[in-house]
Formats: sequence, structure tokens, C-alpha cells
Amino acid sequence: MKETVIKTDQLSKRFGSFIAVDAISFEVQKGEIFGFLGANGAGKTTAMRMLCGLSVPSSGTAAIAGFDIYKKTEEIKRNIGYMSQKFSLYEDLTVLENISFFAGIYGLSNSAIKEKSEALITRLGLQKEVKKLVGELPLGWKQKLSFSVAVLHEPKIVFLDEPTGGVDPVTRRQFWDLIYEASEKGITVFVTTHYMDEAEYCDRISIMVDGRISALDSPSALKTQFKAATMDEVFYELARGAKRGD
Ligand SMILES: Nc1ncnc2c1ncn2[C@@H]1O[C@H](COP(=O)(O)OP(=O)(O)OP(=O)(O)O)[C@@H](O)[C@H]1O
Repeated sequence: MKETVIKTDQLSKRFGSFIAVDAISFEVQKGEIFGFLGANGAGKTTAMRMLCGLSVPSSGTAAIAGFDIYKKTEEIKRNIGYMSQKFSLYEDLTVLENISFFAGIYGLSNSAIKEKSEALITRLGLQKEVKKLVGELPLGWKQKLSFSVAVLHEPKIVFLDEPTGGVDPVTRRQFWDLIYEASEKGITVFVTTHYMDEAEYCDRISIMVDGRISALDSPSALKTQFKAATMDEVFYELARGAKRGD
């Protein structure tokens, strides 16, 4: 049975007279991998911050994991995971210290922390690195660790803001294996990206142009709709009319 975990209706955010996010409406289902694309300045981060309960909308409505984004921001924060471009890890703590620290923040018991830490370290193959400072790890490993920490408490939804910036396609692919595992457990993945190979990995994609959602469907349906061979072509077709961005 379908279970809607993100629902927005005409959600908008204004900064003075500038409309950064302009009446976006969409739904995301449990376990879905939902790609949130758009050129620079399209409004992705602003929209995502509202959905995470970090920024108050100017108008419209939204429910995240069933919680109203105006009234229930604390409940929303407890039910989501978040990974930003700059990660959420402490570079001057070891791998194990980071895992324990975040597990503690998420309210896991000592026995759950021990069990989950061991499973995570084994899954990522970080046995030899547990005592290394996170700052010493290669970028791709930091990203994988950061994601794993963001889903340690098995949130309903994990929000990823350009999680794989600066790494090669092979490392991105390994990161995406972790995303698929989370999705199989029923965690909904909401991900912004500039990489079109990643867009292809999503169940559905929305493409934002100048604050509005210009297209929303599966990658294959979008390619059919825009008579395009690749997602790159779909994206270019939509984004080339944008007024904002570089
Ligand atoms: N606090 C703010 N005050 C005024 N304008 C803002 C504010 N935050 C964002 N904006 C503007 O809103 C627009 C959307 O920005 P946003 O960061 O959401 O875009 P984005 O799609 O995430 O872009 P990028 O891919 O570059 O991160 C931009 O024109 C930006 O300058």
C-alpha cells in the first residue's frame, strides 16, 4: 500500500519581493528515491530547508512524515536524517567517535550504539580506520560515513544535499549502493544533485527552474516526454530557459 511521506501543496518562500520557491506541489512515497534537480539558484536548498523544518514557508502547506511543517518542526527533525554538502562529521574526531557521538544525539541506547557501530564499520569496510581521524579519510569515504551516520537512527526520510560532490562516478556508484540499501529498508531518500548519472538512479525526479517545478516523473518517462536520449538532454532542454543561475 502506498504511504505518502512528503506532501507539499503550493509551498512558497519569498525573500522580500523575490520568490525563491514558487508554489511547488508534489508527493513522495515511502521508500522512494526522489531526485530534486535544478540549475544553480533554482531554489532546491531553500525548498529542502523548509521540508526539514529549518525555514518557515511564506505560504502553502506541507506535511513531512505526517507532521505539519509550520507547527511540528521538532517532530520532523526527530523523524528525518540530513546530510549536507559539507557533511555533518567532525574532522577532529575518530571514525568511531563520530559514529558514537551522532548515535547518542539521535537518542540510541548504549547497546544499540555498540551494535550499530559494529555493523556500520563492517558494512563500510572501515575496520582498520576506526581510530583514524575523519579528517584523514579520503573524500568518498567521508561521504559514505556521513550518509551512514545520517540513517543510523533509521529515520523515515533522509535529505541529501549534493552528497557526492567532487568524487568520481565509481565512488558515486558505491555511495548509491548505500542509498539503495536504505530505500529497501523503507527509508525515503530525497536527494539534490547536479550529476545526471545520479539522476538516472532515482525512482522519480523533479526538475526545478526559477523556483517552480517544471517536470516531475521517472527518468525513462521524462526522456520519452522530452524525446531525449539522456537525462542530460532533458535537463538542458528545461534549464536553458532559466533566468537565474550562472
Ligand atoms: N536568505 C536569502 N535571502 C535572499 N535570497 C536568498 C536567500 N537564500 C537563497 N536566496 C536566493 O534564492 C534563490 C534560490 O537559492 P537556493 O540556494 O535555494 O538555490 P539552489 O537551487 O539550491 O542552488 P545551488 O544549486 O546553487 O545550491 C537564489 O537566487 C538565492 O540567491
